Amino acid sequence: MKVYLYDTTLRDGAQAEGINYTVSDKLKIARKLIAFGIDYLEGGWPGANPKDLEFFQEAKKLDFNKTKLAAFGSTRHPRLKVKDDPNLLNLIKSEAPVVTVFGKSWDLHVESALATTLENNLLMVYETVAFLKEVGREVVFDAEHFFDGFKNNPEYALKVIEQAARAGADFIVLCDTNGGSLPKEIRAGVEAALKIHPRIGIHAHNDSELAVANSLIAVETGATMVQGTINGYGERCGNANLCSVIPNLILKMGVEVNCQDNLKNLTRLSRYVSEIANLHPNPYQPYTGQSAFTHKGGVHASALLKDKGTYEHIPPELVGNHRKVSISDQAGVSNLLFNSENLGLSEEEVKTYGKELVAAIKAMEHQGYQFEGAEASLELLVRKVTGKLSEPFKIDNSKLIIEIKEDGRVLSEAVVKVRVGDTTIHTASDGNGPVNALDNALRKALLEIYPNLSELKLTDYKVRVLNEKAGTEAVVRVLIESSAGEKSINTVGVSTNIIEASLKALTDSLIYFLINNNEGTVS
Ligand SMILES: CC(=O)SCCNC(=O)CCNC(=O)[C@H](O)C(C)(C)COP(=O)(O)OP(=O)(O)OC[C@H]1O[C@@H](n2cnc3c(N)ncnc32)[C@H](O)[C@@H]1OP(=O)(O)O
Ligand SMILES: CC(=O)C(=O)O
Repeated sequence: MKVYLYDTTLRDGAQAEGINYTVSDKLKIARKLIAFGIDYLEGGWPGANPKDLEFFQEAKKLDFNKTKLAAFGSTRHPRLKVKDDPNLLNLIKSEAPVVTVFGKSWDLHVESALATTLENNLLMVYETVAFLKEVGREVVFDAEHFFDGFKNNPEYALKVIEQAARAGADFIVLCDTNGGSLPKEIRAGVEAALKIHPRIGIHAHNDSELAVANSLIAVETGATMVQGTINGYGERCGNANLCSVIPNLILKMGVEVNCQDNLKNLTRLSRYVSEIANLHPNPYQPYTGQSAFTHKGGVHASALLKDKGTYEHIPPELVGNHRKVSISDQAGVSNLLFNSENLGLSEEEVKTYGKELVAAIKAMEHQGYQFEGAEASLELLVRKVTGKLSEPFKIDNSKLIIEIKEDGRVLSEAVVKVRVGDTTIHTASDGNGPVNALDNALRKALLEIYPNLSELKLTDYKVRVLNEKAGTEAVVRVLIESSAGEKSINTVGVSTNIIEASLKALTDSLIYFLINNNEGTVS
């Protein structure tokens, strides 16, 4: 069975709170979706806003390859003739080869939201679809609130889609607009609709977290179009997430879809769309999330070393994702073995030092350290425990002076005494805060001996209070990200004193950089 994928990232996705694409954003996403081989690409509602009108103008320059561009809008206004309805005229003017119109199929909506008669709504559906067919468009009829309508007044809901079918709709898409239906209700609705039209689609919202399940059961029942969005973006809780729907259809249900050869590009597509939407990618998103194939528990890592299938439902490469085994207080020696190459450990060293290392990690995480996301500090700990840490400098002494002026200005100055081999360097520096002053003074001292340290830049500084109840005596965790060229260095420090925690994270980043970039010169 073949199923067509209809993407509405640029229309329903743009209805998500927090998303506001520019025309250029929409064109960028469109290009990626076309390259991915999506069957239908809904570009927006021309006429609803100038941006969408412009998008359809600009989209004329795109090479759509096999993807069909769809323009979205509603059935005619209850009191207008189709040929006078600006909404419908804009849909035609967009020149999109596919027009998708939504029409009411829940009697409650007809009478309350549309404020018209049930009879007039049937006419609106018939006339709209027929009008668009007459001008040669492929027409998708989105039966809005179909499942709620089918529950409340099944006879009327079916009459609505009968009108669309009679008028020549190419696809009738049943919408779970409020996202409140259960899979068994979807099945019943699709079964009934298939008696009216052979080409039924599903558009499921995620308010009950069932959008993907509801889309799959619709396909199992005979639906041949699935509407959804990349990353599930959409009105309220979003739409069926195509990043889950697509691999489930291909890998779990053996359904044929046109983009199947591009499945390995799915993770990249998902991250690209979140980047353009200016939203953090959800790390826990199934299939494409950063944690979707990250294993933390020691028991899991141990089994994975023996057989990858023990804790993975699919090989991550199939969707372009990758496997990771993290190291934390949930780890055992197996987690270290898995990462031995990255940690610079031989199998022999893991056998010798594994238990000691795991115990050190667990003890430090108990104090508040977190090594997931602080890989450089972890590497230094590994070097220390295995006797392979040659520290490039030692801080003999450091002093911080914080002066609060009469006018309220706060001045910070740091003085440090650093030893590199037999040389002692004494420096002072001010800064726009105590941590910055310390950083400046330390670098000033070390730059004399390690000039390439100038490549290392501090790019992120995060503080997290670990036991909020202790107020100003609380333990804090400082995470620092520094970068040297393309590579980022992540370190951590923990203390009840924020300066001490910062200094620990800061020195870890300097030590890590120096030992990885000055082999042979480090004392
Ligand atoms: C289920 C869905 O997600 S459908 C897509 C929803 N998306 C959007 O609403 C985003 C884009 N929408 C918009 O920009 C605006 O709502 C517009 C331009 C479409 C309309 O704006 P306005 O004319 O100011 O109307 P407003 O938004 O206040 O109300 C919607 C109108 O559409 C009517 N309407 C709703 N559904 C339908 C339908 N299927 N067929 C015809 N008219 C409809 C409503 O009855 C209401 O008409 P009224 O103003 O005569 O009462
Ligand atoms: C058409 C649509 O977006 C809906 O019914 O949810």
